[in-house]
Amino acid sequence: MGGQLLTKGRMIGEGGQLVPADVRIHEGQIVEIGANLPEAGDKVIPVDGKLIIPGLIDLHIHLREPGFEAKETIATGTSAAAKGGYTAVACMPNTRPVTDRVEGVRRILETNEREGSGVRVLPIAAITKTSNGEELTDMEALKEAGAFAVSDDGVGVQSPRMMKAAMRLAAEVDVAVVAHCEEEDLLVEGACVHEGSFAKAYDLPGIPGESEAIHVGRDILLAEDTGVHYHICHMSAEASVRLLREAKSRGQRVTGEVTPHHLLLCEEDIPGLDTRYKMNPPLRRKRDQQVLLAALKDGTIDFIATDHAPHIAEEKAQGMVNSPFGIVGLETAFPLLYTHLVETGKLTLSELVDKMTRIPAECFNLPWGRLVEGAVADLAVIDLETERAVDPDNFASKGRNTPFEDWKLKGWPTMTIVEGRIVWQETGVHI
Ligand SMILES: NC(=O)N[C@@H](CC(=O)O)C(=O)O
Ligand SMILES: [Zn+2]
Ligand SMILES: [Zn+2]
Repeated sequence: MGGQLLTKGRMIGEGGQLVPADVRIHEGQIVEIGANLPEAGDKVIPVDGKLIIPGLIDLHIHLREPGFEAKETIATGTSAAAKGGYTAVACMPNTRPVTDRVEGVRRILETNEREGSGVRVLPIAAITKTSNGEELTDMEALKEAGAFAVSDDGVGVQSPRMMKAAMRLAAEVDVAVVAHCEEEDLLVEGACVHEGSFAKAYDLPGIPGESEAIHVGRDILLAEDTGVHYHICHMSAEASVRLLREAKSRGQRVTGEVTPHHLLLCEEDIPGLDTRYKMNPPLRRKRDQQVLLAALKDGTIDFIATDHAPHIAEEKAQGMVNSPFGIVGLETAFPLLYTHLVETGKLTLSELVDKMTRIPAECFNLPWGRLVEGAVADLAVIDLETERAVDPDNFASKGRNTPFEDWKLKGWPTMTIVEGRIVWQETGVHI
């Protein structure tokens, strides 16, 4: 059986420079990488100077199915992932019902098999039943059924006693605890943006940075003796970074992620009472934004995750206090970060790609994220030249809630390949 040959592409070379590359795929594996490879009976897929990278990996998204299919489904969410250059995504359990039982994990995997775009889906199961913080889930059975990690994302685990028990159990069954860090005792009714200049200017109740950092510090202490892999979701506050850095310097098994929006925006960028800028954690001070980028660059924060959180327009039209938190991210992440971090010289292309592929894979022992001979052929092809504006009407996601509408970006994916199979391809037509 013949394979496929991606021809006339470019890849990131050893020293970070772009080098010509053809990639030969056979039975779902990368079997050969080099310049001007012979066709050898393979199906030729010309990529004309575009960049070939490992498929992007997003370990924090919301697919909304079951229960909130008006916001997103496994079909639409994984199509958005494919279109964004992602080949693997991990979905959070805050669905209806919450993914707190083996049936829930199996159902996500089966639905993706049947209806998904071809992108790999890694279901994250809950830490506590219904994520209400009161009773631990059967993590062993959930892992056995295919759960990738455990998280109560959407809310923080409020009780330190419960979190400690969760970490003990997770360490025992060898599953990572992925934490949404938020101390509710520090929140006021209706808190919707960072407790800072924007909240003050618009007289809105604010969410302080300490509500995140206090959980980060607490959890690092609780995790210390358990040996659990503790991972911090959507890091947004300077103090959280400081605590993560200190834990890592002692060799603790702690990792962290940051979103594109926390890297590119801060409270000063919120143009007014526009709920497309409402997400949890909120956009914080310029200083926090700068610290997050520096921490990502120096490796303190390990990788980038979008926290893709689709909501319907009617829900987002309920005003700053009453609308739900969250913005979509899968279809804009790479172009946003390429244009605003790589083209501006803040990150190298190689750093950006690593933090969206190899590093998340390594943090969680996943077998993907590398463009080398012998690796699984999970790939994305990226157009680094064509500039195009973000148009939510063209999203494959049902969610249109993005603050990045009309941003002119380069670095758009044109093809996504999972295990040698093209799961999405740019048609060149834009309405
Ligand atoms: N991030 C968000 O603003 N919203 C997420 C919940 C979460 O990630 O905590 C959602 O499920 O909508
Ligand atoms: Zn969260
Ligand atoms: Zn989330």
